[in-house]
Amino acid sequence: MEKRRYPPGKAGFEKRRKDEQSRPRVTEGSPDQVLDIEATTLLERLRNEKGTDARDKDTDDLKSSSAQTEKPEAGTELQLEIQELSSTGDGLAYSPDKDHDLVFVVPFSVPGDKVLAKTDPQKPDSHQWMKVDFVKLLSPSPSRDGVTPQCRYFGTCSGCQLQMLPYQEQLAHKKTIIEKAFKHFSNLDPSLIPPVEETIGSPLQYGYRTKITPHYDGTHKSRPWKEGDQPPPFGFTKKNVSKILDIEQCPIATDILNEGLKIERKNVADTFWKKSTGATVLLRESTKREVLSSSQATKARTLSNSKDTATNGAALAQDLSRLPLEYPGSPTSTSVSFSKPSVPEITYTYPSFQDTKTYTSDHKAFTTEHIGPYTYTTLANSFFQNNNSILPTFLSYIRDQILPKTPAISATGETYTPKIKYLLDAYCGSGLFSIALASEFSSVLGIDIDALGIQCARENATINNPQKANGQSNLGFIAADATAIFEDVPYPADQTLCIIDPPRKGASPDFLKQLCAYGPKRVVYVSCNVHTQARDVGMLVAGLGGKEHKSWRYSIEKVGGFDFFPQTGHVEGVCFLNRVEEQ
Ligand SMILES: C[S@@+](CC[C@H](N)C(=O)[O-])C[C@H]1O[C@@H](n2cnc3c(N)ncnc32)[C@H](O)[C@@H]1O
Repeated sequence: MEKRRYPPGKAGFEKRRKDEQSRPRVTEGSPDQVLDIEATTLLERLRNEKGTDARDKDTDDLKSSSAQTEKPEAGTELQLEIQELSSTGDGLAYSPDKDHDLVFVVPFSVPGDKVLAKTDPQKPDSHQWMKVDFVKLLSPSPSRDGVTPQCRYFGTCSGCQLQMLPYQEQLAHKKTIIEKAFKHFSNLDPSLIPPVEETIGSPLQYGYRTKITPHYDGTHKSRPWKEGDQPPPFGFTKKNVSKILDIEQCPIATDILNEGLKIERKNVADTFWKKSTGATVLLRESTKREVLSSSQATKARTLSNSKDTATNGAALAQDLSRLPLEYPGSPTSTSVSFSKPSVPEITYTYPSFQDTKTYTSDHKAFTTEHIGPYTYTTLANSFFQNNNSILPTFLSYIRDQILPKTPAISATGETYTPKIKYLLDAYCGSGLFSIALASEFSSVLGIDIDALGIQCARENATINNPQKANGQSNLGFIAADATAIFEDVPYPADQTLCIIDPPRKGASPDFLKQLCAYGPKRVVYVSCNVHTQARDVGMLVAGLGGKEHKSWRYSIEKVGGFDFFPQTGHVEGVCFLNRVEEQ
């Protein structure tokens, strides 16, 4: 029998709700909440190791004991040794000798580093932790050996904090982020959480991001800008300071976005003084893919590194649907050209196809992405995954895992293989999963609150033409809040798989409650915030709802991560769940 921290049904739901209400009000799954938990856990461990009387105290006692802790004054320099890398990507250090019984949060550091850090009164802090400035590295951790961060803004920009770690260590760290998320946020007994899978890496570790949003601040009305003024910094936010860092080049962005950044920087420099307000500029990549006929492919190979390869479009064959769902590897040649002075294009030639990349800064423009055989058109400002290089591996993995491989045991104890014929794609965006997985199901229904995203999903269903034998598409899409999918589900729950891929805040309690009431046979939960994912998965495993309506519970089959965001502290979590049949 599975052990649970909360009893099933209404009593458990009420107890969990009361517990959650009694917690301090911080945004769930936010970096500061994650720091609170990880700093408290580290303090508890270190105090126990020191043999203090903290051994028998629970977390709340620790919080109140550290509330009396004196914090060092502003501008104090501290020599610290980093103990742990937090899930926020910061080093955590403890300095008990100085009477500061708290954790110092040091950016740009890794376990084993000895650093000089400095306190700053403007940095946020809490009872358990205090953010400090990194001043200099006194002695590096062996983890840093042989790694040079590729970004010239490393150490100032808030973006890519893990650049000093070898890629394999970044992946290992991301596995621990998922482990800690399930430990601290799921409220589940550890026996209910399977060992977390190894994180699957990204083929591109730099130059992968297909969307960036640099910004600049406005000026005060009393000091209006005038023509000829120095342009304000245009780039990304500095680490731990609400100021913008001027950025000329972003090494995690794709090459075409870096070409675009030069153009957008010039536009900002030419026009900023006309208004007093700041602005955020969107740069999103778009790709035109053409399959090469065999003679063109031979010609393209011999024209390696020649600009001519970009102009062979007219004679190219067009059957994209035969391309394999895999990362194509490095191009055989690359060429940069300008169709107009301010419209850059980069053409990448592969053995069997050619990609021409452009970018747009127009929110209302349509952009196109190709993932193996699939073509997705999306509004530039609507959601689409930002790392195209990992998507073929990711979609293949999901396709291989969605249908149950092992037989299930029915309520009467018989073994059988569930027949899953239907897919509900909740938070479907422009149809990434629906379209790539349509061939596995008799019928697919996607839902998203972004009406324009749904318009694109319908268009994408037509472009990719996943027709059934009778000539009817098996894909349907609804523009509405995700809970609406349960109003009148056209599929029997026993034969349905539900994919959930909500925004960072996770699924709404109402959505989870209705999901448990409907009870699809299998659930795949994908998320860019593994903390809210762990919280929501915990609820599905515990079971929601009360006596008034039936509620199914789930067990976790598998959980792991994909590195959609190399060099950063983020990871995409994927969790497979099966309905528990003992009702
Ligand atoms: C992380 S994206 C996933 C999109 C899609 N699955 C993909 O991978 O391209 C989250 C999506 O949730 C949608 N969304 C946000 N709140 C929603 C809600 N209350 N109901 C339905 N969709 C919502 C957003 O519009 C966005 O498309």
